[in-house]
Amino acid sequence: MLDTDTFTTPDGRTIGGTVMDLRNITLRFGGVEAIKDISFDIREGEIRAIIGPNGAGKSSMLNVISGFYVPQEGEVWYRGKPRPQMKPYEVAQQGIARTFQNIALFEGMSVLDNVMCGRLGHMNTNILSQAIWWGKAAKEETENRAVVERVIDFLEIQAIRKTPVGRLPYGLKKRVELARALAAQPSLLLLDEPMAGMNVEEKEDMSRFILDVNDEFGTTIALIEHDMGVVMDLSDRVVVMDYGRKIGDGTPDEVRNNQDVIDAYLGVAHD
Ligand SMILES: Nc1ncnc2c1ncn2[C@@H]1O[C@H](COP(=O)(O)OP(=O)(O)OP(=O)(O)O)[C@@H](O)[C@H]1O
Repeated sequence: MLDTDTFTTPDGRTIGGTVMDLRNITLRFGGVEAIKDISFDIREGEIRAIIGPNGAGKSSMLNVISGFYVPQEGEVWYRGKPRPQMKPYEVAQQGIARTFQNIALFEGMSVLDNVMCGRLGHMNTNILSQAIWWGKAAKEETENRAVVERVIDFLEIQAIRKTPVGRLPYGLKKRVELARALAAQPSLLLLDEPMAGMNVEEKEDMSRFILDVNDEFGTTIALIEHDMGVVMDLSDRVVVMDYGRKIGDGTPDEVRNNQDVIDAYLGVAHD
């Protein structure tokens, strides 16, 4: 049974029922068990962080959530159904979009064109129908353009819309990547280390944008992040991984006071 109850967080935010339920997930690469029998859920409207020391299995877990990796054991339930193996475009059609740890943009293309790429999954007309029914294609183009312009305004990147991405500083590239993911109008947004490599000011901007996306569009967000201050400020609930296992799961306060988590971060030896 999936939990459909809503609850209110300590800071007064309402979190909905389960969107994704990860059940007893085990993922192996040859002899390496990157994820060992982990279960947790992601609920409608929340910001859910996955944290843990290097090599804990966070990226592997994000790739399971995104459908890129299929675990050898366990099930991923998405919106009330077990999710079969999917191609990347099918994941996008299910309303899931992501950003990457190492920025994955087309450096020679403008910001606008990169963000337009986020609409590819929403383009239904093919070349033939564009040729015989130009009106439909034109309408679709106008709609896609309107969504992209809204995202560009929202993330305050109007001034660089024509600039080739390769010329932008790192923090802005990360913001363009977020824009491209948002252009897909996802209901579940996955962020892989959104603050990595940023200075303090860039991190503050990115934190504000993540909170605004969640607040204004109601987008559910799952993220991996190394900066503990950022994670604790942004997240409603945090899963903590260590050596492929889940060692903590709860509100930032619960996780902060969890002895296993404290030990993992202090590097206490395992039995
Ligand atoms: N494609 C792969 N092939 C083989 N082993 C892998 C692969 N991806 C991850 N691993 C191994 O799985 C384990 C977990 O790696 P993962 O990248 O998921 O951890 P992480 O918590 O994201 O680490 P980091 O914080 O350093 O990015 C590591 O031992 C890693 O070497």
